[in-house]
Amino acid sequence: MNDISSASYLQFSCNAHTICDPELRPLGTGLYPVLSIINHSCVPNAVLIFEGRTAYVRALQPIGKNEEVSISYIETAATTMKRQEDLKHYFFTCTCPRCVKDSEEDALLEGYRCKDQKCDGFLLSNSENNAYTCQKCSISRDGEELKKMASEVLLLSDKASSFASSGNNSEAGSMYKTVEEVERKLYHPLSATLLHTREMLLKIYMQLLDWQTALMYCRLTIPVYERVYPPFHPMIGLQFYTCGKLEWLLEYTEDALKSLTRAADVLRITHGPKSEFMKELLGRLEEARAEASFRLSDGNEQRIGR
Ligand SMILES: C[S@@+](CC[C@H](N)C(=O)[O-])C[C@H]1O[C@@H](n2cnc3c(N)ncnc32)[C@H](O)[C@@H]1O
Repeated sequence: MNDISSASYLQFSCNAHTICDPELRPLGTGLYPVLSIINHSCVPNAVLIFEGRTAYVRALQPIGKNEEVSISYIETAATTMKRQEDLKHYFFTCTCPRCVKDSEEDALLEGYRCKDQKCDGFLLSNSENNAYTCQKCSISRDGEELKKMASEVLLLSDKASSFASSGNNSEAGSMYKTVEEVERKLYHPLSATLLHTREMLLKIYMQLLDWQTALMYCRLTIPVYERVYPPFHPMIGLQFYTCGKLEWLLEYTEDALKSLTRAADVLRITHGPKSEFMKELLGRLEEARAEASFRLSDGNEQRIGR
């Protein structure tokens, strides 16, 4: 590539946007000159949503008259270090409130869990890294033992990932379950690593049409989403929507009604009340409402999922 074409490529990649479907699955890349003026924040007050090729910037919260509108260029369910790494592609260092805050959130997202399974404290290492101490109850974990468990996780994850990429979902599912079991003993319940394993398990068990297992992993992801995304972020709405659809398939009508209502509350803001996607969701919500009130009036026993 010559200097002019490499400069044009860099300008394009810094200003282009990934066009996604309403469920945020990437479809392609587009250049939208007006939208290219919007800067990034890891705590954005707006989101970019597409309907076909048309892009909409939608506010996630009230935005004051002179307040800057920001969107996120990257996946924000990640530690500060990972987000800064992803933003290198855009040639700037983010100084948003989340990036300049203390390390507690990062210690949760990437950190180890307390030895006491009932404690939700996060661990910080001592200066020699040979022990990690819980900041809530002061119990320490041995650094060597934690490193051994982390290497075991890496080894198992590699195996699981090769099963998944060769299309062997059944073996991939079993292997990722083992990964998740070890990660639960190693990482904080709000850890990003554990979250990504559970997202993978959700995807695999959906493909295997095992709705019950898929629902269990879907539910486990929600507290982490609620911690890392702003309250009206599309990822939260979409995860409640997936939960609601699974609960509906499993005939957990009351639970489905609650999840679909939560999904609609968020996605009405992020996707707009009149979008085709919202119309489909509101249709499902109506169906769940009708079914729930029929069951109630009929005195039928409710089957509520655990
Ligand atoms: C799509 S453009 C955004 C608009 C650009 N600031 C302008 O004035 O045309 C992306 C570029 O803006 C800059 N940028 C975006 N968000 C930023 C932020 N939070 N802090 C500093 N620079 C940022 C970076 O140089 C990035 O490559």
